[in-house]
Amino acid sequence: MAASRIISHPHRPFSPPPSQPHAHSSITLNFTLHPPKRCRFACVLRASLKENDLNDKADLFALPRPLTSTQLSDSVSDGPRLQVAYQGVPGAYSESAAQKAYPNCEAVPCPQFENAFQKVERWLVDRAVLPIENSLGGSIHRNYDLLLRHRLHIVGEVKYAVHHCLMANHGVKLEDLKRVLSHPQALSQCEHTLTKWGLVREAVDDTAGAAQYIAMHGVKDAGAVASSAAAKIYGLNILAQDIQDDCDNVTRFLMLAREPIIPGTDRPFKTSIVFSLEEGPGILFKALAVFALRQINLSKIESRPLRNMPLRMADDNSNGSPKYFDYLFYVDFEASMADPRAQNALRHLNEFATFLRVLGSYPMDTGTV
Ligand SMILES: O=C(O)C(=O)C[C@]1(C(=O)O)C=C[C@@H](O)C=C1
Repeated sequence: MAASRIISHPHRPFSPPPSQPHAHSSITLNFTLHPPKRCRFACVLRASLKENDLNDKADLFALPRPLTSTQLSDSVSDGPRLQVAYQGVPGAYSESAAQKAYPNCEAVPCPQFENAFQKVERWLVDRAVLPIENSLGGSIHRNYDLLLRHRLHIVGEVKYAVHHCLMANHGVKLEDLKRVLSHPQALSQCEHTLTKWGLVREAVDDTAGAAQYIAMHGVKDAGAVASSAAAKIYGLNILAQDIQDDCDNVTRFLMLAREPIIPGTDRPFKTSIVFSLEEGPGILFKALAVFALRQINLSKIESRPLRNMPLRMADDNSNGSPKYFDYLFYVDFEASMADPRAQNALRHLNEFATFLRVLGSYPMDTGTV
């Protein structure tokens, strides 16, 4: 087997999984970065490590402990309220998702996704809740990239039904509108309706931020696409409700923490990983087969450019021009890291993956949306 490159926690050495499942099995929730065989991956990994050097040092003095499943939806009963960072301003869907994930939490607004990651890393808040994909608009790529760049662990997921409203200042009618402001995802989820109305789209950082802007500046020729909660908070008039292109408009959010949770087998778990592969015919097929062979269902696959080294040289390329695009593959599979099938699948994948990291093993959101 190749040197271990399964990554999840920066400080403790990777320990091979026990052959028997074990309540507190922490297989890939630890990792060591052994010198990778291929230099270019070492460079990529080192670059990403540098960004987190400061956090590494801070962590050395206070190694976090894994969370238990019962701590997951912790509204800490006696202690202080859990603080949960989200991107946007009050009234954003992410705020509602944070409240759904952690019912008694104090939701903490952040201007950008990156700030939410940083707030958790710097111990300013306990968790972050961030959108990762939407049933109409697809993946939120920025958060895939940030999951890799930062060292947080996915500790849960929550699905949230998104109902968009078109809103404007009081006295403004639909016919008066020329423009509509919102988050790009929200605009894309209402594509058909906005086209029908002939409104020019303007992208802003979050839906509720659009509503806030319209209200604060008394804008008369533009509306906002946001939640009914945002209309209420910023005193706007709802001109149309449920304007998304499909009534089933669901966004999946991830809950992130400094500590991983102890994976269980008492309920359905999901595991999220990211890996890269060598170039070659059928190599992705081979990678996905490690799950198929063990009857493990995949629920999501996403590829993203390998940012520090986006182009790969062909082996036989003598003139030095790059030939291939290089990718990272993000896969969610339906098994817990405490399940030997998952451990074996990752051990198998690790034999030929050029990089592999476990982003988290967490209970699936099987509830109603
Ligand atoms: O702008 C918001 O209200 C958000 O919470 C962000 C966001 C997203 O990034 O996808 C979340 C849910 C909706 O899909 C639209 C926007």
